Amino acid sequence: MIDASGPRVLKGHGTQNDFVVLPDPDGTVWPEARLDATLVRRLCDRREGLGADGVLRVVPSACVPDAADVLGEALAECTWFMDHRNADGSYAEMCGNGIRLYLHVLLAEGLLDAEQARAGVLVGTRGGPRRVGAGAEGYWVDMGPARPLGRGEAQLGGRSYPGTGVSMGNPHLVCLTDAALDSLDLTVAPAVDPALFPDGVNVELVNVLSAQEGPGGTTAHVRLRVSERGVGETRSCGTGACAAAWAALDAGGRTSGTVTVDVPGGRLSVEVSPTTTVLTGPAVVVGAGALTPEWLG
Ligand SMILES: N[C@@H](CCC[C@H](N)C(=O)O)C(=O)O
Repeated sequence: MIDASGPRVLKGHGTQNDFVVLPDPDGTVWPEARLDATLVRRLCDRREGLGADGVLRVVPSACVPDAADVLGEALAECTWFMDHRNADGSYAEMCGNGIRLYLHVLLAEGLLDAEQARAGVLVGTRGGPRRVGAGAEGYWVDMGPARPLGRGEAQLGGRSYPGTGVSMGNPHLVCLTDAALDSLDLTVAPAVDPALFPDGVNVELVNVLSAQEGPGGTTAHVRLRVSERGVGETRSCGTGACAAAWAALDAGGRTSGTVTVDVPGGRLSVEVSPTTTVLTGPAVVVGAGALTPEWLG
């Protein structure tokens, strides 16, 4: 028999942005000293490890030493903290696909009941508290308002793509373009001005397919590909979808609307207003098991 007596581990995704999920219900299983950048990279490695775009540690906020710094007074309301790591081991402030999967895991593991999930709960993140809930259309997360960061450009394949910097808690450069997205080579990350993005940036290349006024307000439809900070190209990025939705509306002089965002891994929906951005989409747990002492070494 395989010795699978190591820590419990889950694998899941949101529109194919995939994560290794590490339950740590009392903060003793994966202290930072154990879950160092090397182990995160090994877990995310698609050959040596389980393979993923990132790691989500499911831990009570009370067990995260610096949670009070990022959550302030909301700490008391944030029972749970989404401790997100990119595949290269770096920390990210926010993850829109990850936090929907996080809520799904809390529900599936019995750490939250269905009524609480329907009403929405505050989850702690390094970008601050975020309200997340379960609805008829999937899981939703209120990201707060998009914050413009100024103009920038991405260099890719010998071409320059002008874009708008947008913070969704984490930094994005959204480049609206008519270029055929399928023809872009994102095996190498687009180059950006490091002075504008000293902590790195996620770059979205976006086609605006339509934008129109209707009886219910503005609706738009965009398609994107993304190169994520700390990962490379991924099949989806939730915060990137929010940033792209905001930028697509802003380019038409609009501040509100409902935007359908097609990503390589599926479809997301984003409600934008001047005061908030709500992302809705699916989350799936693929499997659950345990790490082996053999692999953990
Ligand atoms: N895929 C995520 C974003 C993950 C963090 C990002 N790579 C960063 O470093 O900011 C999402 O769904 O938002």
